[in-house]
Amino acid sequence: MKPENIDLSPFYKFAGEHVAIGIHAIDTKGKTILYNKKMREIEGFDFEELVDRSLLEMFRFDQHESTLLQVLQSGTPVFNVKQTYWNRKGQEITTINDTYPVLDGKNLIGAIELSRDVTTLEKVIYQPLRKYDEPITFSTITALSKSMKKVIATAEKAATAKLPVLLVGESGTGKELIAEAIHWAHSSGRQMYTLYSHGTDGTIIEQLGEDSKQIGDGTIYCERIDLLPLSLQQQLLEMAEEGSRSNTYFIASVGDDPVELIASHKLLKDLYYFFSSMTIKVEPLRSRKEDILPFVYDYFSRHRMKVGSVVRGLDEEVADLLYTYDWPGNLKELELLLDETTSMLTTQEIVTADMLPNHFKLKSDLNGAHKPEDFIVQSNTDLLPLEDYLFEAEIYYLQKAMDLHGGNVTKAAAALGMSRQNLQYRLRKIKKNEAQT
Ligand SMILES: Nc1ncnc2c1ncn2[C@@H]1O[C@H](COP(=O)(O)OP(=O)(O)OP(=O)(O)O)[C@@H](O)[C@H]1O
Repeated sequence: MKPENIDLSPFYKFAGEHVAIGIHAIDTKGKTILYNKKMREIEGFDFEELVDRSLLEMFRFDQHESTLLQVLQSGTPVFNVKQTYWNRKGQEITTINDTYPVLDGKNLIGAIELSRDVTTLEKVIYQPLRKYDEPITFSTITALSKSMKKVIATAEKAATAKLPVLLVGESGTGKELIAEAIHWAHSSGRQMYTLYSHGTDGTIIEQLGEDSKQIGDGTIYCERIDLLPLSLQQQLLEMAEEGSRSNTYFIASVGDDPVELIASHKLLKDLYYFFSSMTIKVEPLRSRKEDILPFVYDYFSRHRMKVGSVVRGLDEEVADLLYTYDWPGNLKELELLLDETTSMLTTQEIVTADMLPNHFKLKSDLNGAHKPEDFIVQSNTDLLPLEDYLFEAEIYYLQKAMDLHGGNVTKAAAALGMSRQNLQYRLRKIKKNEAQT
């Protein structure tokens, strides 16, 4: 049979499902007609969840916000749009997207988005640009609270005994930093390799297994093993058992209570047993607020040394604000806030409230969050135009939903019965509005 007589559609279908690029296509009404396996992995949605609803329905907002819809309207492709967001499973994802209009002859029949998942790459690239220039030791870690002192004491014991460690804690609580300190304490000079679970496939684990003879008594830190599919967890377990025979030291982390993770089939029991000779729970920052201000002062001292700035403190209002805020993103969120704030400083020594970024003022209580009584219509007050009233109510309600779900957009969106993209859009609109007022 000549090649032109072969029906190629099964081949395209197969390629679409197996290619390492996320594909999302919509028809002219905005309905999803293609949502391949990689895209499902990236965004955490199922095809069925999208197929019945048009994007116009899902994103009931300014259509420019969705590049697919934007391209559908303009008929012009958009290239290299980089996005970082938390997907439906609560994983931080970075993608680079190209979006094209699709034509049948001269007729526009839809639009297609191709997403490259660069999450792991980003982490690997930024790894050498760490905030700490010197090796991480236990003294690098801010630990003024009782719970963090206990964490450090247990971690020191684990390093001495060279027992595998399982670090348990929310994202941004400092698990990787603790893993590095443990590694440094027992094998100074040797390499620590980090296995990032997101986007990891069997070949990376296989490669690590093959390299483990070279790694020798170095360390492999397996970050967020609960995000690995169970089949890869099994492969990791075999690799770890083999590696520990060559004296390789293993540390792992999980984002939630391991017993619950096992019960919900997200963590392999045997893998847990391998790592759990020492289980160290790192509390969220909101439960150890004594660490907030010392971390800020450590950060300022590093900032002065690194970039020669003169920043040395916070005024009372800012100190109170940082102390009362809940820090759903933990020290990572605090560190990002400090990065953003200090990047705007010139000769200022003390950080005052007006120097804080608007988005932080909005989510903390600085602008006076609305209370339920603000929404009661009283005869002695002027009525707001309906649109303003609804917008105020939306701000209040969305912020409460975000607070209730510890700042997790995916969970808050699910509770509000809207898509993650819709909620993210609305939160951005609130921030934009805040910046303009
Ligand atoms: N106790 C601490 N002292 C000093 N710096 C900290 C501390 N905890 C966290 N950090 C800083 O906060 C950032 C986030 O920490 P880290 O990456 O170790 O968190 P994590 O718990 O591993 O997060 P994830 O689960 O998302 O990987 C890092 O840049 C780290 O430098």
